[in-house]
Amino acid sequence: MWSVPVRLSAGPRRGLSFIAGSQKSKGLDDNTRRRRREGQVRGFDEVPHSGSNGWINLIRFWREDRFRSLHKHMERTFNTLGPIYRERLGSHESVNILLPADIGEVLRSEGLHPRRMTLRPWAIHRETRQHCKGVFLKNGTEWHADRVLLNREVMVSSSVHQFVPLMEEVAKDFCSLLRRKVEMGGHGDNRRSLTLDPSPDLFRFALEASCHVLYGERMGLFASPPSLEAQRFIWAVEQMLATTQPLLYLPVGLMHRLHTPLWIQHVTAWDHIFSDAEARIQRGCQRLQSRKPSGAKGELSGNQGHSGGVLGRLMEKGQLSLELIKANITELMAGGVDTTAIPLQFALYELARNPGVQERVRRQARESWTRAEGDPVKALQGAPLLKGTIKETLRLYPVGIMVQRYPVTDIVLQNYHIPAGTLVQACLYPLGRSKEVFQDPNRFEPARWVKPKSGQLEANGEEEVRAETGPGAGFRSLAFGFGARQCVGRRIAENEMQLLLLHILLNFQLSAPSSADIETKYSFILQPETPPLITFCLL
Ligand code: HEM
Repeated sequence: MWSVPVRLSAGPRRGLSFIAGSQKSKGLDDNTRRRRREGQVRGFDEVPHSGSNGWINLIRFWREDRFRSLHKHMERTFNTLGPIYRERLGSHESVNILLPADIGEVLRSEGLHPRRMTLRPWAIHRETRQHCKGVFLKNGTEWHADRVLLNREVMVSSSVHQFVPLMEEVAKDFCSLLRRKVEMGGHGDNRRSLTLDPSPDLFRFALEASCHVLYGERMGLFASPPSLEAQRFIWAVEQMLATTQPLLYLPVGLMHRLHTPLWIQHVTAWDHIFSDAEARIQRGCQRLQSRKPSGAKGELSGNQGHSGGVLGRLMEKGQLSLELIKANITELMAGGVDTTAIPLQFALYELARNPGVQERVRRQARESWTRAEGDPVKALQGAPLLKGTIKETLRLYPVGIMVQRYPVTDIVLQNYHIPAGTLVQACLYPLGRSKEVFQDPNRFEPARWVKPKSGQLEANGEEEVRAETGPGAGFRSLAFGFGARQCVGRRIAENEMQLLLLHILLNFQLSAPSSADIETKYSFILQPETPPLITFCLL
């Protein structure tokens, strides 16, 4: 339970406090305005504050290496101050929340063109290299125009289903590679099991699957050794993510002008990512040209279906310029690799240390696979526990630990008046582990996301789990964000991860040499401190 919210210190009236003072309460409804006048709704300055001066706070965070455990810091602060608090780090001030009802309130006030905090290091790189920005970095109507076109290719189910065979091919290759590893290096009866850290192979899987779906070409990462081009790309994405986190809180414009080593590392990584994208887009153009019937303009011959990937579809339609296609595909490629590879590590580990759960998910996956007769889309649809496993993993280990918004109207959260334009952060790590929100939050239970058919639990002799599918459930599973600005790669990520789990569970029994909790660190994304070891035993 939370203790009574205590105001430690309101801090100097700077930053957002000035917004609070200057904004008119025009976004509030009449009833709330009256309650505000009557003192029933408290002012912004009264929101419990986690510390005093933003710069001192920032220095303390650096010195105590607290950014690495920002997720735990948030959890501790909610436990101390209650379900809403303000925090000031350097020049950033945010109001942090975790309750689903409050998050719903923020969603309702996000406006037509929702905004997050701009990733300044990424934006400066684009500006200095004269690359266009994609949806990640754009705002307003510009963002909306690109986003609508991207949604048609990567969010609409019928479009995404066409890409599922491409992902499945990679998932099957991953399992064949793992099978060979077990057979060659395994131990136990007839060399049937092998204990290893699967994270490098999971990164290869995520990269290979993204490349296949986005560009319609394979990278050849399961050939050993992977090409130099692929190794350079993996290095570049990791370097870009690792340098983003510190640059977000430093005066990045100055770092850019002074050519500091951190800034140089960051731009070098992005330069590699862009040059990789350029080479792949060029090859994609050539492939598409070679498929055009001679002399024909516009429409391509035959049904291109999914073979040209998302790139092929966008080029075929011709609604985005080549520069904008490049910007968006590059963002999708860079944004999608670690974000899928890392939850897969956590998911495999949780299945490995929860054999009962693993068996239930496998049983359903197997039955569905048999019924689907080789159709991967049907196989996934018939095995909701696979999706439940992903949701459950992201509940406990949300890759992005917060979803940010600047509400466009004033709102009331926990009876505090929050002026329009305030940075509000929904903190997913503490939300996922909150006893107030989830029954038995430390238990890994994919079934909590699946509504059981009546009588099904008793028939299976299973313990009842409250399904998180009732009213308001939408604001409990938020790892992909929410509303119009939610993750545009969500459907790709969900399908990629579920397909890999499906094929792993059909082929291997998982166990773990240790069942200890995984220590996590935050470095722009939440990841394990040390990648967990998993034992794969051939079935
Ligand atoms: C488990 C995997 C993933 C998670 C948990 C995740 C999470 C998120 C979150 C929380 C956001 C911000 C959403 C918001 O503000 O409401 C986001 C945005 C985004 N994600 Fe993902 N993501 C994942 C995978 C991917 C993949 C595979 C891709 C690319 C194929 C991708 C591309 C993007 C892009 C481009 C945006 C910006 C969208 C916009 O601003 O319109 N993500 N993601």
